[in-house]
Amino acid sequence: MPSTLEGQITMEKTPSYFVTNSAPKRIHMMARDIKLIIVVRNPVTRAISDYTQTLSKRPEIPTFEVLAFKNRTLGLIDASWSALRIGIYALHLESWMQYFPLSQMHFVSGEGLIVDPAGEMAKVQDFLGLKRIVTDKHFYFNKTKGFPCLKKPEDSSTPRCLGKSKGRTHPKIDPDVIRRLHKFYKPFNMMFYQMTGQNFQWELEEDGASPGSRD
Ligand SMILES: Nc1ncnc2c1ncn2[C@@H]1O[C@H](COP(=O)(O)OS(=O)(=O)O)[C@@H](OP(=O)(O)O)[C@H]1O
Repeated sequence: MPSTLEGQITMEKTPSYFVTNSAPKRIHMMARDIKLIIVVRNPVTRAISDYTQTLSKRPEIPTFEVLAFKNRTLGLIDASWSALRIGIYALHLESWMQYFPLSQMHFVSGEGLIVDPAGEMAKVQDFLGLKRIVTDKHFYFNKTKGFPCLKKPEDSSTPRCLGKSKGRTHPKIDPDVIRRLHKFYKPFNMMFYQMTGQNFQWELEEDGASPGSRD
C-alpha cells in the first residue's frame, strides 16, 4: 500500500474482511483509529446475488433452493453455506465491536446506493470528514443498465457504469424459499438494527418489492 501523504486518505476495499474472524484484531493492531465502511443489503437478495456470481463461474452447481437447506422438508436452513452465512451481519459485527467503537464505523445501505447514490455518498463523505464533492450532479440513471452510473469519472470524459458482472439478472427463486429465508434472517436483522442504531427496513421487502431488487 503506498504511503499516505498529508491531505490524503488511504482506502482499501476487501469485502471478505467483514466476515473474517481474525480481521478485526489484526486491523486494530495495524491502525486502531481506522474508519470502517460496511456496505450491507437485504441478506436474502445478497445471498441470491452471491449465488448468481458463483453460478456464472460454475454453471454446474446445484440450484439455490438445494444449497439453501440442510433439510428442506423440515425447513432447516443451511446457515453454514457461505452465501447465507455472510448475511448474518449481527454475528460478524459482534467481532468488530470487540475492537472498534461504533463511531468508527459507517454502514452504507446497498439499497440506498441504488435509489439514491448521492445521498449515500453524502453520508460517506461526512463520515470521512470530507467536503461533499460527490453529489447528485455526478450520477445519472442508466435505463439500459437499470442502475445509476457516473456521468463523468475523473480519468475520462465519457460516462461510466459498473461492469457486466455488477447488476446481473438473478435466477428466479421459489417464493416459498424466499419467505423462509426472510423468516430465518429476521431475528438477526433486528439484532443488527439494534447494534447499529439503523433500521434498514429489509422486512418491508418481504413481498419482493425491494428497491433495486429484481428477484
Ligand atoms: N450503480 C450500480 N451499478 C451496478 N450494480 C450496483 C450499483 N449500485 C449497487 N449495485 C449492486 O452492487 C452489486 C454488486 O456488488 P458486489 O458486492 O458483488 O461487488 S464487489 O464484489 O464487492 O465488488 C450488484 O448486485 P447484483 O445485482 O446481484 O449483481 C448490484 O445490485
